[in-house]
Amino acid sequence: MPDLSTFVKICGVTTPTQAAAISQLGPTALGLNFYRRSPRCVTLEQACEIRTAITPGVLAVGVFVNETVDSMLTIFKEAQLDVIQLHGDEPAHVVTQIREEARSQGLPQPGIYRAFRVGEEGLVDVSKHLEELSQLGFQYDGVLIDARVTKISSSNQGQAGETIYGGSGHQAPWPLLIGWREILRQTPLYLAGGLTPANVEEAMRTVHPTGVDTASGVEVSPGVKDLALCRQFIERVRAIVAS
Ligand SMILES: O=C(O)c1ccccc1NCC(=O)[C@H](O)[C@H](O)COP(=O)(O)O
Repeated sequence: MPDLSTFVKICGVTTPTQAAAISQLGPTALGLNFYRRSPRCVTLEQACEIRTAITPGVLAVGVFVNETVDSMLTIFKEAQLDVIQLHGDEPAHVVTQIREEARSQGLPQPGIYRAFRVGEEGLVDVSKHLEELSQLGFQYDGVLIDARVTKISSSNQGQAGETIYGGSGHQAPWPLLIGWREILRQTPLYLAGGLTPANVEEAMRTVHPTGVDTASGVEVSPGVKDLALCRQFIERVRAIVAS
């Protein structure tokens, strides 16, 4: 089992009130979503207000999907984020651009987490991506493994698959993640995808991640967090780690 400081991220907070209340429950990080198509998306103005409500010591993580480096760094700076979470199809070299651009603007270096949506192929693509990144001389501060979900929509042009980038409520293929340490080595693995207070114990005992992340599993409705579920989730994780 991971140690007592196991990382817990509650993702997709949308109001300062939620952020203040959830911060008090002792998560490691709160996620603020900037993907316009997410029901959890916040504007920069909202993010700045939410940021001030987050208890010092709790990380503020900005979640981005295929956003430009300029836009991510503007939000990082204005909303005083700690971490940029790349949750789209960003290539490895984006990390170089973020690092160089932050340096040239005199900004603190953001932490960078990278989300991968994993299906039945397991960690093969993750491994290739991390190899490319290491050739550039970098590693992520965390890798978040989410579920791969494609929404099939049909039109008169035929059937098309739309990637659901995150917040799907679907589970990643836990058994295929068991050997993650050989691939990620020193990089922490944050397990996401359909985690709830009811299934987080089984997830942790199967995958042994460095930490866990949830969005829809602790909500009343998309973007509206249920404080009781957030408390149960965080307490459950802490109890499992302590056991
Ligand atoms: O939550 C979203 O709406 C979302 C949309 C697009 C990209 C990322 C998104 N969330 C990022 C997260 O880190 C979620 O916690 C993760 O996808 C797991 O979500 P869930 O299955 O709902 O717990």
